[in-house]
Amino acid sequence: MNMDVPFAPVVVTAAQMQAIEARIFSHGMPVAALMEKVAQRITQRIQQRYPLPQFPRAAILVGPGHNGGDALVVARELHHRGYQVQMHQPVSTLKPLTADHARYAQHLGLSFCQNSQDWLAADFIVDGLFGFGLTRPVSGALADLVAVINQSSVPVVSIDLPSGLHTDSGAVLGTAIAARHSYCLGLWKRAFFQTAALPYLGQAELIPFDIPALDQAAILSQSAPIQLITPSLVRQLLPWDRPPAAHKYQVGSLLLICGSQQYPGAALLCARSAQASGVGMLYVAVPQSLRLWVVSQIPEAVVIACPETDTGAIAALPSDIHWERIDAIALGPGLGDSPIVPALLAVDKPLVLDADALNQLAQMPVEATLQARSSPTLLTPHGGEFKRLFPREAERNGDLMNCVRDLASQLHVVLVLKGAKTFIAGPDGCLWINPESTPALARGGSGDVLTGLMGGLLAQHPQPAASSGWITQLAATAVWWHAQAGCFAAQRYSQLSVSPSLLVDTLKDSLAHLRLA
Ligand SMILES: NC(=O)C1=CN([C@@H]2O[C@H](COP(=O)(O)OP(=O)(O)OC[C@H]3O[C@@H](n4cnc5c(N)ncnc54)[C@H](OP(=O)(O)O)[C@@H]3O)[C@@H](O)[C@H]2O)[C@@H](O)CC1
Ligand SMILES: Nc1ncnc2c1ncn2[C@@H]1O[C@H](COP(=O)(O)OP(=O)(O)O)[C@@H](O)[C@H]1O
Ligand SMILES: [K+]
Repeated sequence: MNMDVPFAPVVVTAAQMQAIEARIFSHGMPVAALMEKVAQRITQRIQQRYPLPQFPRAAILVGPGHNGGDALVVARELHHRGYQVQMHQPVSTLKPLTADHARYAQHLGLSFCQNSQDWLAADFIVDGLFGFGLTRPVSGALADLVAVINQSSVPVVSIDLPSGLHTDSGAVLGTAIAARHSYCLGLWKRAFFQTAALPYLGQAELIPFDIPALDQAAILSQSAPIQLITPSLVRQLLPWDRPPAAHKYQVGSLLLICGSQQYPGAALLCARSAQASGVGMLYVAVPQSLRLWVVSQIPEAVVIACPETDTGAIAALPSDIHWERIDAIALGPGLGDSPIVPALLAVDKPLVLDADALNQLAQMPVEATLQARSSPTLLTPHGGEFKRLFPREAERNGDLMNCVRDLASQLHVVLVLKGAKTFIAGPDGCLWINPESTPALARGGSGDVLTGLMGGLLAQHPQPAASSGWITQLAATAVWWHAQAGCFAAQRYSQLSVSPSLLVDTLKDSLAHLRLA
């Protein structure tokens, strides 16, 4: 298998973007030429989205900086293409290049509208108020203007990002424009993958402007990259083709330890999804009272009946488990208050920890326990579990991307922080982001499906711990596959229909789609 990471889009901070831009300018690219180039591309995109015959009236919001400069070039170009353009410039002092464009717009006879209500009588708005130069909260008359725009039903196209969002944290600085479309310029900024920003971004799109690879590398190679998971990465990592003479013990044996009388369904969802991952042998350890039921629901699995506690959780694992046959373990979904977690953490096998296993780990000395492990460890907390595991870090560090990255390298684990945008960080400091998902997955049990899938993929690739970067990518592959199945099911039926059971059934469809694409 080729272990090279295929090209993946990077995600940058405002400082990195500014440093790349500064490098390009220092090598002779004129600032005005870059603005012109970018704005031409934005104009083209706007024309496609808002064709002249149906959307003849454009309202352009012009800010004081180069975001406003971009907007003025877009205004000029839309004017030349026949749109009726009205501009509104709420801040009087402009940066020199922006002021030049404003002067030329006036020379062309484009009108600046003082009254924002008149200006709002348009078919669409272009938001060029602030881009990555926003340094402090939007307040006063500007905040009122943003409120009026948001209350109107006129669709907004935001240049670079919706004005009012912090480019890195995605936090709303005072107030922010809720866009219909956001055209991110050059490279993806972090805000596009931050939960706080999601309600404002609308449909997000990247408008590239041919950044030289050398300049990008010169700035970004100074730290481990943040990258987006792509179909080509996933395609490369999935175990599509089995050796012709493969037998079941050579293509991954997964031991799933899950379920309790209180949460039997979690065990089943997890097991069915592990099965869908293609794993050769699936062992499912459950409390003995669940055994017959699990067997009847998933006949392919070898169900291991475990003695149980008074509360119906697994009390211990039977002594006759063939550990030598197990390639990976997934522990946690529906486990309840089973006392077996500390013993499992000491087993020298690749291990996925989720749900109750994480809650129990949170009661232990987390750092010492994880650092003592010799095999790869993958943690898949949602936001609540993450806070329980790492209360100090979650509270202290406003930037979750950095926080997840630091924790993964410090603890030498793969850390998967699940959410609307899931972050996957590895011991090498690399961070992967799943760019596409669906709120249809916000449903009890979808996480159990992810655990089974991740465990199944891990079992099919029992690689040495040395290739930790690759295990991170495998976790990213599971996250991607899971989310794609959600998108696929939501598209085929509706967001309301994506039960975790349907999600499991759709894993094969999204995979077939990926293979044929
Ligand atoms: N490399 C690229 O990607 C390219 C980038 N390009 C474009 O440049 C944009 C960045 O331009 P930019 O640096 O001029 O900053 P921008 O966002 O326009 O605003 C800064 C202005 O706002 C002001 N200001 C700040 N906060 C404020 C507040 N709360 N309330 C009021 N004022 C506030 C601040 O004033 P000051 O803080 O100095 O008082 C300053 O005047 C970028 O997003 C993209 O659109 C393209 O043209 C080419 C390729
Ligand atoms: N708004 C959302 N958009 C996209 N994915 C989501 C959203 N909400 C939840 N998810 C995904 O759904 C799954 C939920 O997992 P989890 O909270 O552990 O559920 P459970 O414990 O009930 O199985 C995660 O993979 C998460 O990334
Ligand atoms: K903007």
